[in-house]
Amino acid sequence: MVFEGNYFSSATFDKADFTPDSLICVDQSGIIDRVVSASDSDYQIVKQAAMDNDILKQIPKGSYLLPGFTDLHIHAPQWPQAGLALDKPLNEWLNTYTFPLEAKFKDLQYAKKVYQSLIKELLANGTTTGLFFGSVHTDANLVLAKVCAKLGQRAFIGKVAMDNPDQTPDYYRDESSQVALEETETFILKMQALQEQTNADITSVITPRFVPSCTDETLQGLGDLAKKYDLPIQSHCSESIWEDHYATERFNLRDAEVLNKFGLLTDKSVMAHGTQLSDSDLDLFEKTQTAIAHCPISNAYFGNSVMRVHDAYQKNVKIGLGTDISGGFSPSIYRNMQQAIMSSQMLQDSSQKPARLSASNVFYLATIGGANALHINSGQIKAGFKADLQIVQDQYFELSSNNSDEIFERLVYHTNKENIKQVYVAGNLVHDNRGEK
Ligand SMILES: O=c1[nH]c(=O)c2nc[nH]c2[nH]1
Repeated sequence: MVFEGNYFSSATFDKADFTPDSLICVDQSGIIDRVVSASDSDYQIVKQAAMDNDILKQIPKGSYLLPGFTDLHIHAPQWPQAGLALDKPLNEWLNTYTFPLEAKFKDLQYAKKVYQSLIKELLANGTTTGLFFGSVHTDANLVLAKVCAKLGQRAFIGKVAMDNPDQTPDYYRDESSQVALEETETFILKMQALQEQTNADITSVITPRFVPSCTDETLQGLGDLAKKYDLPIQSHCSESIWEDHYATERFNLRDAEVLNKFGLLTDKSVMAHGTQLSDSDLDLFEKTQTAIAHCPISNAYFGNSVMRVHDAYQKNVKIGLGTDISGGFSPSIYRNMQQAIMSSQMLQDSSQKPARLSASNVFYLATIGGANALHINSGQIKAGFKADLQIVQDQYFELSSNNSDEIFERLVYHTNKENIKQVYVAGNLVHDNRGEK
């Protein structure tokens, strides 16, 4: 396939490049094998060949090609309660609403219905890769993996491990540390088999829910499994003051230090939130190459402060964006880009250091930041990268300036589901709403 049109892609944290009138050539394996610009001598030849082979896709005037987004933190079973009970503190929200909902995923029919709805919604919002928390149920998590395989989303999925009887309800926990670890290993092996069967881009992820939910044995065993199978790890770290105090009381260590002690901070780890991370925690993240999933909407409810994106970035800590469904109500990374900018302005007002984020900064987080955290060659429109792409319409094109910087800011601030016309994962069309008004 060859796309013809204008595109935006991050060049650096501070700058998104606009490239007009290009041919983006995608090979059979879904990789961008060449970007031909209008000034290249063979532009017309490449275009003509694509037309002759009926593989030219022309992007309409006023629409742009962007890289697909990575959602670095999303609780798949919480989709049915997105936007509910967000006026409660984290602990109450978990115990009163979230654990009872997640417990329902024992029912595989229910799981299938919810997961189909969620993955369609994420694709429709331009999210081409998701890093998912599942539930404790191995089989329901496999349902999620099958749905992602079928609908074509790249997925990193974790069987949630939670076995600490002091912090989890008896109706929703792994029965013991042994069960948590055995089920995690079973999930890893079944995911490997499914991956081989379907050839889908699905990976299992070691997933201790967070330090309070897990016993020491489980935290240690999960660290060992991550090492044994060389897998990504995800959890929550320093999301709230309550979580930080819990770690200090139980271990006399900071939350990040606890995770590190059990081998859970590695170059394949993605820790959600981090609003309470200290400078020394950020140094530890840098040293271990652990990434942060910044979830600005969720943090406004449960985070007790704004995550210091600039400080983390200055310290070379990898960062991307997460919706945190359903700590965050919106499945849209666009919505989270907007909130990241707004929240950063509030941090600026209470901080001596630069804290403001620009549209270019948050676009970098949504694309390159997320892809780097997961070690995937996605998030850029460039030869050698996966063709994870979205075609997005600038709804104010006819009304407003056509300066590329302004178009870019409009896209970041105004794109909604209706303006996302097509989405591709590794060159495969996974969402098409051109027929819709
Ligand atoms: O935002 C959050 N959502 C959750 O499901 C969760 N579990 C532990 N800590 C959490 N934070």
